[in-house]
Amino acid sequence: MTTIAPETLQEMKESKIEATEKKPETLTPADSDSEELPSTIESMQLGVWRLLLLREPSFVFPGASALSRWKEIYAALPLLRRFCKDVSNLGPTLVLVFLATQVWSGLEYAITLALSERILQLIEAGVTEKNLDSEALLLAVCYQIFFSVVAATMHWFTQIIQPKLKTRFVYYYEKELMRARLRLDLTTLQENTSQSRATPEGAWTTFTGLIEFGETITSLVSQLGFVMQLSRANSGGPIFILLCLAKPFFLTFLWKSLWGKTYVVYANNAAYCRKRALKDLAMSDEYRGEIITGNAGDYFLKEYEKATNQLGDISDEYPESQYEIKPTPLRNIGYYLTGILPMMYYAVNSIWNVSTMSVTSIAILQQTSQILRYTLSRLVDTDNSLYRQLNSIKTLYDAIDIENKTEDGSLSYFDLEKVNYKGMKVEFRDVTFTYPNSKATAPALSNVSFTINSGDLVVVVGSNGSGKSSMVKLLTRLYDVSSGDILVDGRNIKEYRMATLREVTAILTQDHHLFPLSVSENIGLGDPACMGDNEKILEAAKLGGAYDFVQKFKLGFHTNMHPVKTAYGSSTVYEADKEDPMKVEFEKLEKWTELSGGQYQRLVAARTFMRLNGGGIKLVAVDEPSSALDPEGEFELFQRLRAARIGKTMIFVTHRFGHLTKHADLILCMKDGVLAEAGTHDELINKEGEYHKLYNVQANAFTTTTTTPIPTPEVPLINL
Ligand SMILES: Nc1ncnc2c1ncn2[C@@H]1O[C@H](COP(=O)(O)OP(=O)(O)OP(=O)(O)O)[C@@H](O)[C@H]1O
Repeated sequence: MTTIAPETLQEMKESKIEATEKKPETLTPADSDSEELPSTIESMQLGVWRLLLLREPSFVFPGASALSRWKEIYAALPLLRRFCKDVSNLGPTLVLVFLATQVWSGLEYAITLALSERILQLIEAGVTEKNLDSEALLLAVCYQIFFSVVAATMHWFTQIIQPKLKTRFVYYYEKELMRARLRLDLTTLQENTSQSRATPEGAWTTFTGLIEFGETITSLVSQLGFVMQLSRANSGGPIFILLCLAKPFFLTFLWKSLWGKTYVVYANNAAYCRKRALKDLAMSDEYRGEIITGNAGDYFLKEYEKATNQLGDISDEYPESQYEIKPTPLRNIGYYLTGILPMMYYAVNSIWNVSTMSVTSIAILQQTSQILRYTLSRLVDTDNSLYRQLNSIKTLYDAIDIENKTEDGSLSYFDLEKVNYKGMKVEFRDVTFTYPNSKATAPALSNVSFTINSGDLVVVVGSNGSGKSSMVKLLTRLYDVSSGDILVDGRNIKEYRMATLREVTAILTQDHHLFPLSVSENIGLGDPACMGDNEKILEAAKLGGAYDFVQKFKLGFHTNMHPVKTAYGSSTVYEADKEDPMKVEFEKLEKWTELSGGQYQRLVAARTFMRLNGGGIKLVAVDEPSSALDPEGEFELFQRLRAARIGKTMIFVTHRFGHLTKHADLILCMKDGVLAEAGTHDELINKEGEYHKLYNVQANAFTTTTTTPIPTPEVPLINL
C-alpha cells in the first residue's frame, strides 16, 4: 500500500482552496466580438450569427475585377499555358472535340433564335400579306430540323466525352499530387497549405470554370450579334440592348448576396450555442453511457428548454438567406420592374411606330432579352470566378512542384570508406531543436550532446515531453536540428542521401500506423523488395507476436483490416430495421476488422521484424512501441528485438525500462529537453539523481508492501 506524505496533502489542500477561490475563466462569444477588426473587414449581426465580410468596392463593371487584377492574371499566364498543355496531352482529339462541343453550346441559343425568327417572319408575312413563301418556309423548317439533330448529337457527344476526359484529368492530377505528397518531408508538409488545398476534383472544377468562361463569352457575342442584326431591321436596337442589361446590372450591383464573396460566419449567441450543444449531446451516441449512469437526461432537457426560451424569436436561419432580406420591398419591386423594361419599351414604341414593328420581332426580341440577361448574369459570375480559377491553377502547380525544405545530401551511406560492421555510430553535438511552427516557449531539445558507439544498446528514459521521441525523429531526419550537429559514423547526417540512410535504419514507434491494405502487405512493407516472400512475412508475423491472432481471421493474412469505404445506399436502407435483408447486406460490406491496441502494435512490430530480417540494418530505434502490450508480450518483443542485435546499434525509448537497462551499454536520461544524465545503470544508480528517482518509482510499484493506512485527508470536502 502507498502512503500520502503530509507535504503532498498540504499541497492538495492549497490547490483545492485556490481552485475554489479562482474565478472561472470563460471565453464568452462577446469576448471575441469585441476584438477590433481590420478595416478591410466589416461585420454584421444576422439573427444568431455574426458575419465577417471582406469589404469590396460598391460598384464594379463586369470585367472590371479581371482588369483590376491584370497583373496577377498576367503573371498566371505561363501557368495557364502549362495547364492547357497538360490537359491537351491527356488526349488531343478528346480535348478538341470537347472544346468544339462547348463552342457549339455557346452558339446554340443565337442559332435557335435566328432560325425561329426566320420561320416566324415567313409565317407572319404569309398571314399579313396573304402570300406565303412556302419554298422558303420549307427550307427554313429543314434547317431547323437539321440544326436540332446536330444540337442533340452535340449534347450526346458532351455526355460521352466529358466523363472520359474527366476520368483522365482527375487520374492525371491525382497521380501528380500523390507523387508530390509522397516525396514530401514533414517540415514542408506542416508549413505548406497549398498541399491540402489542391485536389484533382478542384482542378477539374477550375478547368470547367475556364471552359464555361469561354462558352459564356461566345454566347454573349453571338447573342449580341443577333440582337443587333434583328433590331437594325426594327427600331431602337442599342436602347433595347441597354434595357436588356438593366436586370443583370440590377442583380449584380443592387441585389446584395453572399454568393462569390469572402466571408466567415459564426454563432455568437450564447443561448443558441448552448441549445445546439445540448441537442448534439442528446442525439449523439457518444455520451449515452454518461447520460444513463449519471441520470442526466432530465437536466439536459430542462436546460434545452431554458436556452430555447432565452433565444425567443432570434432567427437561426442560414445567414446566407438572412443577408438577402431587406426591411422594405423596394428592392424586390426594382428587380421585377427591370425585368419587364424591354417589353415596356416595345409596347411604348409600337404606339408611335406601329408600321415598323413586326410582332414576330417583338416576340423574338422579348425571348432574346431573357436569354441575354441570363448570359450577362453568368458573365458577371464567371468574371468574378475567373481570377479564382487562375489562382487555383497556381495552387495546383504549387502543390505539384513543391520543393522539400529538408535538403538531401549527396553521400551514399554505402560509399563510406569504412563500412561499420558493428552498427551505426551516432553522435549528438550540442543539438538544439524546436519543431517548425511550434507554439512552445522552450525547444524540444536543448544543447544535447552524447555519443553512441557502434553496436551499443542504448536506453533513453525520461518523463513525458522530455524530448525522447524528438531525438529519434532527428535521427531519421524527419526533422533537422535547429542548431548543433548530428554525426553518423563520423560524418554529418546532412551529408548523406536520406534514402540510403533510411535503408540501413529500422524504426518502430508509437506513431506507426497500419495501412488500409492486406495484413501480409502491412507486414511485407517492412521490406518492399521481399513483398512476395510469404515465408519471410510469416516469420516476421511470428516474431512480432501477430501470427496466432491473424490466423484466426476468416481471410487470414489476406484480410484487409481497414478497407476503403465505398458502399452507400438509399435513405430507405439507412432508415431500415437491423433485420432488414438489404440492411444486413449493407452492414456486411467493407466491414472493418476491429483490433485491440495490443494486436495493432504486434502487427506494426511484425513490419519492423520484416525490415530487420531483410539485412543491412545498422540502426534500430524503438520508441515506446509496447504501451498497449501485456507485460509478457512486451517482454517477448524486447527479447526478440535484442536477439537481432548483432551488427546493429539499438536505441530503446521506453518508460518501462526495468528489464532493459541491465543490458544497456548507455542510458540517456532526459528531463525537459535536456540530457540530465548519461551512463550505465550502475553509474546512474550510484549518482542518485534523476534516473535513480525514475528507477525507484518503477521498482517501488512492485515492491512496496507497507500496510500503513492512508491518513484521512485534512482537506475538508467541499459541498458543491
Ligand atoms: N510535432 C510536434 N510539433 C510541435 N511540438 C512537438 C511535436 N512533437 C512533440 N512536440 C513537443 O516537443 C516536446 C518533446 O516531445 P517528445 O515527443 O520528444 O517527448 P517524449 O519525451 O518522447 O514524450 P513522451 O514520453 O510523452 O512520448 C514536448 O514539449 C512536445 O510538446
